Amino acid sequence: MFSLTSMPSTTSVFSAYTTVAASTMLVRTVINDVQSLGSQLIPRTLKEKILSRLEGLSGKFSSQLTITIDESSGFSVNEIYQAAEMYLSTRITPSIEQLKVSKEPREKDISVTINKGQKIIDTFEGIQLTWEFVSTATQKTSFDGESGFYASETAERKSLQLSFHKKYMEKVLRIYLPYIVERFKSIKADKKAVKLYSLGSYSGDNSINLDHPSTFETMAMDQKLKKELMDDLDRFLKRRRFYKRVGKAWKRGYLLYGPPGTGKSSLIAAMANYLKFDIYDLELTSPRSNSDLQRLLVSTGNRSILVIEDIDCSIELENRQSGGYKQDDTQITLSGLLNFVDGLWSSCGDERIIVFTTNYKERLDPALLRPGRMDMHIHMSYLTPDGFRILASNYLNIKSHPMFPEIEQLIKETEVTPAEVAEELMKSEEDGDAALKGVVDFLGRKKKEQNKCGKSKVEEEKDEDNEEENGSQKMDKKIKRGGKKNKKKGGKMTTKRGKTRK
Ligand SMILES: Nc1ncnc2c1ncn2[C@@H]1O[C@H](COP(=O)(O)OP(=O)(O)OP(=O)(O)O)[C@@H](O)[C@H]1O
Ligand SMILES: [Mg+2]
Repeated sequence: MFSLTSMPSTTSVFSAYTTVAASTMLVRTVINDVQSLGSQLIPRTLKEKILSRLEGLSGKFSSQLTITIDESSGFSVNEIYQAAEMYLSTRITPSIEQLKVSKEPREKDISVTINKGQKIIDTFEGIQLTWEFVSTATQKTSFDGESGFYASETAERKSLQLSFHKKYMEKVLRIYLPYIVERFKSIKADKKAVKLYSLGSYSGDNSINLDHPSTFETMAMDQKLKKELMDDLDRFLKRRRFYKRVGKAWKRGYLLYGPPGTGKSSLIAAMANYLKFDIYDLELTSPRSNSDLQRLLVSTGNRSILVIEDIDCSIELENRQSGGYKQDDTQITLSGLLNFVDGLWSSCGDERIIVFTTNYKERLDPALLRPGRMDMHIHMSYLTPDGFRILASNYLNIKSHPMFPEIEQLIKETEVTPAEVAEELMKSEEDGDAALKGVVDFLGRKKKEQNKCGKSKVEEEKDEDNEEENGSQKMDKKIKRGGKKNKKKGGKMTTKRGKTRK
């Protein structure tokens, strides 16, 4: 035994190390030899005893510590193994001679791992760490009651061995391995394909990969609002402990409101792509009762966004004023839905987001607008000059153009949705000038139409603000389920002001 604290001279340390290294190698060789002995030559229990003594001996000689990370711990998978396996695939160097590749049907990328017997050297904060992939064949014996014989089968036991100098044990266990698990979580999140589930039927897995190209970058909306929303989402993700401490369900609710074609659905896709959360699109006309609805909601997973579009049209609202209102199971009510979501998510939900959309915020049940119910109300407005610049950059890759001032002036004076302008821009994708000319013509026509109807955009906005303030007085309206009558994109839409919009 020697101790480094006595600070021996460099040569004696070196020779002590070589002696230790040589003895360790010898013991390792013996261990390998014993391991390869078949059970016909040496009984299993004896073999295990010898091996454990030898392991202990090798530990005494060695300055190295080896941690074994098995693929599974009992019945469940060992997350550290999965994390290390994925982490090592990012640490592959040209010295590796054998690799394994695989791909799961739902994943986007191929995953690469090292093969049996291969080693990877990693350095972390000056510590050298050696990873080795080990696979041992184990013999499993089980009694077959029918035949009355013992049957034995060979199973593969996979593990990773991590070796490093003993003095770094604390650092490796407390910093390095947790760091790898964190990396794993973020790599996994990056690779994940966002899925869209339609909640309406129970038959099988009705999900598709959400290949919606919408991202926060491509969203033409108020930049300040966009930043606020992104910050809110980031904060939400970071606050697991806070939610736990105050005993609140870890969830967040957003209400998106605005005219058709202003990007409410696109914003939901952008949120899902940003967070890598799946979307559950709940069609409220499909479940026939509250218990039906509950069954659908129970089937939703964590890290997901539950979406209920056109909330004003798709649900029978509870009339809070009529005191004698009787709620039965066959009627889905907004408060029933909200209470159930609250209850379910407080007991088993983690990282849940709920999004409601509507074209008419003023028609919503006060229950939904009450502070604390929906955490953020997001107004998706008609196109603004800033929004137009984002669309021009998305569709034409043009950042500035002599026609921009004219277009921006027209946008200020006209009620036009991002969807309408996007459609114009798509007409001549190849020819930027022609596309912008098309936008100018379109906006000119639109402005004339709107002027004929009498109201300027400035007046409309004033009206909208007043309506929002007075909105609560109108909220005792009862809207019948399935009443999405006066709103259809592409078709004509009559607003409550009696104005006809395309
Ligand atoms: N703010 C926006 N930024 C970028 N693209 C937009 C925006 N709004 C609309 N678009 C474009 O218009 C299309 C239709 O928009 P979207 O379906 O998101 O509108 P919506 O507000 O959900 O309408 P509805 O109320 O009818 O459901 C989108 O696929 C997108 O291409
Ligand atoms: Mg929509």
